[in-house]
Amino acid sequence: MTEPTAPLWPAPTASGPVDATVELPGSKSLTNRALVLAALASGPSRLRHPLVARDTRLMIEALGALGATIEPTGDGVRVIPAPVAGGGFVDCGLAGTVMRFVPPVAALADGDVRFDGDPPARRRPMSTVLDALRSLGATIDDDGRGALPFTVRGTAALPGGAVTIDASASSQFVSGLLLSGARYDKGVTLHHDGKPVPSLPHIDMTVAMLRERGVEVDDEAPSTWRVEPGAVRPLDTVVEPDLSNAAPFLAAAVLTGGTVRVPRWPAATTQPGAELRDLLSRMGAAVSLDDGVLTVRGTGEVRGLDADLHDVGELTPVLAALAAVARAPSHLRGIAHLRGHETDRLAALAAEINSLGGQVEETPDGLVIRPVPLRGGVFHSYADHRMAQAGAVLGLVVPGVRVEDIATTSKTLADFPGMWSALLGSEPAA
Ligand SMILES: O=C(O)C1=C[C@@H](OP(=O)(O)O)[C@@H](O)[C@H](O)C1
Ligand SMILES: C=C(OP(=O)(O)O)C(=O)O
Repeated sequence: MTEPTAPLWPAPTASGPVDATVELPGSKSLTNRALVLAALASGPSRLRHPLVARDTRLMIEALGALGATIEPTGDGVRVIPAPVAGGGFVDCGLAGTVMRFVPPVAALADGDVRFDGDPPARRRPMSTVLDALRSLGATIDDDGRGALPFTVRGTAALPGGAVTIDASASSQFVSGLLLSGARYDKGVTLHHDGKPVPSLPHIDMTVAMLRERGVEVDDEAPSTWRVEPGAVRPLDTVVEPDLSNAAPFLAAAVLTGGTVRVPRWPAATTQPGAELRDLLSRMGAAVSLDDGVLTVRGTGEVRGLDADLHDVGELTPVLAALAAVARAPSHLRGIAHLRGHETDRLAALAAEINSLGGQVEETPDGLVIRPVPLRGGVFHSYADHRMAQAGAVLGLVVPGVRVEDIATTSKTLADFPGMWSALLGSEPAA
């Protein structure tokens, strides 16, 4: 990419150690699963402290197009389910959770449901979901590429049953089919055959949320998940803060030798962001969790990191930014599947850090990052919220970084620039 296509945001440089408490909104992954399950449930549900950002708005609109009523309450939303309705259109934006979780719901609709998304969404892997739904009894029309756009031709019920898929490109293929599986006539038995499935904590999250709602799930056998047919119980639930979105703020503490506190950090969770505690301490931070508040203190030293991020791939962009300004080289491994995320994140990180003078090398399944002095310049976002966050992190210590399209962070945070300014104790950049 050569020319920026969106406004440039001058990333603020830290004038000293940050010292801040950052209240994070709800988790994208928990919110969108809770919305889907509420729309499929046998009665009204409530979500308290859900994420309100582009991905969750798209999910609310999608489920609304399929007949559910989702109304605001004081602290979140109330979801009133209805028989899944055909005739609608689902805009997936660039949300993996919408494009992989909603088609299995639409397979239950009493008519056609059309799906499309942002131009880059048409490049994200989808054929596994479409083929699996077909072998479970659905009819889906696409243009032969096995990607967005497509139309699910619902007939008000789906036989379901057993299906084998290759979910090595995304755990969301598994999660999507499991979330709707209890509503299929025979439930669903999903077997994975292929290279290891990434982001397993996200599948554990799906299984745990199904069980919380009374759905019987058997995940004892390796690479196999069985969801029994039955009702999904409604639930009144509080959404945990988004721990993956804590990454840039905690990284700021590490980089500036400052302190960042995140309240409501869960003691136990299926969110992969929980791994930040271990990963950041391996990079030199002092990390503690007391009375539900996570505190990360930078010690002035940023160590290199040799880590397999297969389970926690969405943390990669921010960790790569930290690694680029660490004291020693890093090797981030096990993340080939990031090439199918919002953009090819391995290529994008290498290109953008290198355009600031860095030395990042792509490997087939990761990145080798050698820290060298960086200079200012344009950091492209590729419509990827976490690329934009990575640019902001680098800008803390590299003067003159300008992040293209910082607004793309609204995918999972309503006001990242405002939160970043508050972190640094400054006014938002124009
Ligand atoms: O199910 C989910 O909520 C997610 C699963 C992961 O996807 P992949 O398995 O495609 O990495 C993760 O990266 C994404 O941000 C959210
Ligand atoms: C991969 C990500 O998103 P999505 O849910 O769109 O797959 C992400 O948020 O890092």
